[in-house]
Amino acid sequence: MMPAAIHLDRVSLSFADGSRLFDGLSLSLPAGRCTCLLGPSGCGKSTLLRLISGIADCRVEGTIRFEPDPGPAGRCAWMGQDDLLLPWFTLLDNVLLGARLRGERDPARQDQARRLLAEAGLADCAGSLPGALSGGMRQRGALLRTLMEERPIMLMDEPFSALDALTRMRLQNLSSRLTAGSTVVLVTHDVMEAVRMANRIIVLGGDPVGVRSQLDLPGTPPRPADAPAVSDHYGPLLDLLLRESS
Ligand SMILES: Nc1ncnc2c1ncn2[C@@H]1O[C@H](COP(=O)(O)OP(=O)(O)OP(=O)(O)O)[C@@H](O)[C@H]1O
Repeated sequence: MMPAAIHLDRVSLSFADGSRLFDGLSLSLPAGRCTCLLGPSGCGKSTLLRLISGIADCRVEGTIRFEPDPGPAGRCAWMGQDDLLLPWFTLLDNVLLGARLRGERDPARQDQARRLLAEAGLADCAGSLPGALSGGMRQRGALLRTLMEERPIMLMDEPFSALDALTRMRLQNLSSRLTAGSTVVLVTHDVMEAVRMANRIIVLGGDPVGVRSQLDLPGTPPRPADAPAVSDHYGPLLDLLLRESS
């Protein structure tokens, strides 16, 4: 399936309690590329992901357009901030959840899941229940479950936040490789993650929330930490975020 660009055009959003978050927000997320959303806590990054996925519990004006339109539900894979692993399934079965729900019995999927678990350093935990795993292990499991879906649009809300620095870098590389060619929207608080992973970075902020900065980075993610695009943009983005959060 062709990846789609996502365009928000003058989107305004109010919650059921009457509070308003966006007021005429416009932005574009390029097809088949990774866009990272940065911005202070509470500026609406997760809500924006929910809007794109179509599950937001709010009143929306303006338009959200997919180009080309990838068709009905099922086009997005979603990874939220909670891992939502099913406690009665092993980690392997959780990673295979989408395939199980669709009734797929292809042994190749099981091999693929085991391979990903090994790449994520979780080979020894394949048979463990989520309750016996650390937060970081569960988050890696949830990430693999999302990556297994191979959808044209991947929405990921702080997918590496519970990981130590080295595991984080390894999983960023794995994720970048497996989502290449999909339209990825990645919410993060980690500027280094954004400059390594993104083709486009959008910084949200202000009241009402708007686009404070938009940046298209050269080269193919994941970039090494010493790539020129990383060193050129890390400091200025950090400064901008510090100003936005004060
Ligand atoms: N259902 C809701 N009803 C009322 N207000 C809501 C609702 N959902 C979110 N909000 C408010 O909308 C704002 C944006 O929330 P959101 O979770 O999208 O922010 P965020 O940028 O993702 O934050 P963080 O970086 O801390 O995860 C917050 O002020 C939040 O309290």
